[in-house]
Amino acid sequence: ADDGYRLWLKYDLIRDAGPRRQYQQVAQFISVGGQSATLKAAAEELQTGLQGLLGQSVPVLSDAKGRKGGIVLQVDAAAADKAGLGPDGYRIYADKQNLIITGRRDVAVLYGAFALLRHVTTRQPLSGLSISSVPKIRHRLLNHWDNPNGTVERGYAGSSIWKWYELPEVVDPRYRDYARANASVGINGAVLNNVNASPRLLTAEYLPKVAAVAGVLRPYGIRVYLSVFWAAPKVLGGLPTADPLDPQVQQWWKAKTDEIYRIIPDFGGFLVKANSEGEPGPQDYGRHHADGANMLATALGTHDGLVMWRAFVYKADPKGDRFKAASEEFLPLDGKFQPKVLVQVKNGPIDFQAREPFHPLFGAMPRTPLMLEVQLTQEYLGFATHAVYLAPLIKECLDSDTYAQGKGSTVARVVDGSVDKHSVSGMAGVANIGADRNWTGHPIGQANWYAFGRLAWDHALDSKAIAAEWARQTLTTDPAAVQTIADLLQQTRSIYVRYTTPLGLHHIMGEGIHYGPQPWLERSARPDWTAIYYHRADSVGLGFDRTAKGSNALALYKPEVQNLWGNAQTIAPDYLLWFHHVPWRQRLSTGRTLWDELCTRYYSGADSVRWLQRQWAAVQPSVDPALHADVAARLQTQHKEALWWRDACVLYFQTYARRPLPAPLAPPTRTLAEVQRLVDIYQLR
Ligand SMILES: CO[C@H]1[C@H](O)[C@@H](O)[C@H](O)O[C@@H]1C(=O)O
Repeated sequence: ADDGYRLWLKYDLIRDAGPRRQYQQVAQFISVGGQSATLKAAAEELQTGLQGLLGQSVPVLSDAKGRKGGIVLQVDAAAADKAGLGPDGYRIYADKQNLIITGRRDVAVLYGAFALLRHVTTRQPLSGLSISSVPKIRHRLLNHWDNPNGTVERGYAGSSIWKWYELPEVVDPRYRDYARANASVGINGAVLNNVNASPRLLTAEYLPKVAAVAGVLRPYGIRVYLSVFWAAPKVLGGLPTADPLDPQVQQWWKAKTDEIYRIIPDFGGFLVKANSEGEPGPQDYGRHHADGANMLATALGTHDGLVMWRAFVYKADPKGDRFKAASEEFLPLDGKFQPKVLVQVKNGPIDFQAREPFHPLFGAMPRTPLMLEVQLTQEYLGFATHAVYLAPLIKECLDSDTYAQGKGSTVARVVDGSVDKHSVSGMAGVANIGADRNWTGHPIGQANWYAFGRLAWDHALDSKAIAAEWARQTLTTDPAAVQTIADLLQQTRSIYVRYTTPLGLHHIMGEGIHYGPQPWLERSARPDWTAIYYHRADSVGLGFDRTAKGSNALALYKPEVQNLWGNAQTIAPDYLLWFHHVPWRQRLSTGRTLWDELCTRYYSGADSVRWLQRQWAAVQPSVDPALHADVAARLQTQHKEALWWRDACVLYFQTYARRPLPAPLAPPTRTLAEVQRLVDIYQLR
């Protein structure tokens, strides 16, 4: 039975003898022109992959020596430069004898090897092949929110894969499989630890452990980064302050950075969450974010490393609008960051909700390279029990037009640097990976890891095509089943939105754990963490007015975007309650009143989980039985919880709307008190 461990790198035998023979003819050997660990990894991967797919042994040679019918791996910097491949781009083409995989550096050849395997796995023809591919984003990173004690913040797939207590002597073979999976989709960086950072990893005791992980990832072109705890100079260095302008603090970081590079010469750099959710930072000393980021950039000096400074900040102000918080702190700093600094911005202004408008910082800081941060772990999207394929969510953000430099200034083009002419660019995905046998808990979660890598490489890819590509490699070779699965995946995110937060509702989930519905939450540790702060339900209507009559957060966007979202009559219903407080009886563009539309979406969303179940049942003959049963079981939970969300939200909002459900919807059979008890159970300690 398929336990999911092999992810999309299964390389199972091609059963159809016709196509298998065609591939066999062009894969009689692999020749590799070079000795590096990366080229060796590329040759090994091809060998393993092709032997599995073709059922024949494929020798690895150091020279093709005039032989025909093989695959030749060669670094060719001059040709790569001529073809504009950049450092990571690859080219695969057939010459008269062989299939050539080439690029500027060995890691580009490795990417080409994985691309060729993908080509074969998805049964594309090789004859006359000529493809080249260049990543649009330079730094394609996973961010692990893993703690040194082995727990994972917001992780739903078991404990951390990083076994700090065993390292560096024991090096889990799993690290190599992790590296292979990442390299196969072009991910080239990993921040190993949580942004709520423990100082532990920076100690002389732990750095060799980090170095051991880096050693496994290095052949696969993956650089290791660390999240840093701002007050480390105090905690580890015994200094009285962590003020970035203090010479001793600067010296401490400089020495620490040099120490890291002595042990890990290709260390990637630092990720920082500062003055956010209780973390220390430069503001503790009256300094601003740029002072902090620049101090670290100076500490990096001539080392080839980056500072990724997060823009996820907000203050507890029940009268203010959290939507505007990052803009208020960061807009004045545009142009003040050193070249080694990237500012890392979440896709939306609040916090990884099921649907958010794009973050208003995109397009608004032309002199600062902005990284896009998306969340692959499903903190607000049903943990590991709800099937939510995230590529449509990520694409919705990437494709949004900021109008920063006129029409077509999409978030994708801001992030890849083309709008503001930045040469450095990055995308980060908060990993959904844990020590579960299948890595991601929900088998469908693997598709999110996969899709993130593919989109960071090429944000123009189509999300449904990525789903099909993933399903083809991971779940089934049957073309009809692949299509059914791709269709199903493509719908999952909008279904999830409908039964949890339709019409632009947001942040109404269970307090703290972020699981299940809790729109009635009125008091919380923080005034801007309550649900009523976000949905603003009253006897008149529902939604957060962010127009000029309200918080005016809309003014953070360019006029074209304000036009798109500023009018409650013309805004797309999907974004309505993000920006408008709408009367319950107001008729929407859908033809229904707000109340009726809200109920309709909650009901159709929950019903659609039944549709997902039927679609999944239909592919049963084509999918491994154990894996199929696993997903089917999770879909059952998902349906139960979709009804929970539906009933909770409809019953709660009804206390304000004071209207019956529109026909033909049957009212929930349980009471509000009954559903409220459910979330209380999950929150019991
Ligand atoms: C790592 O902390 C997280 C926190 O657990 C999470 O609830 C919130 O989404 O975002 C924070 C962040 O992104 O910093």
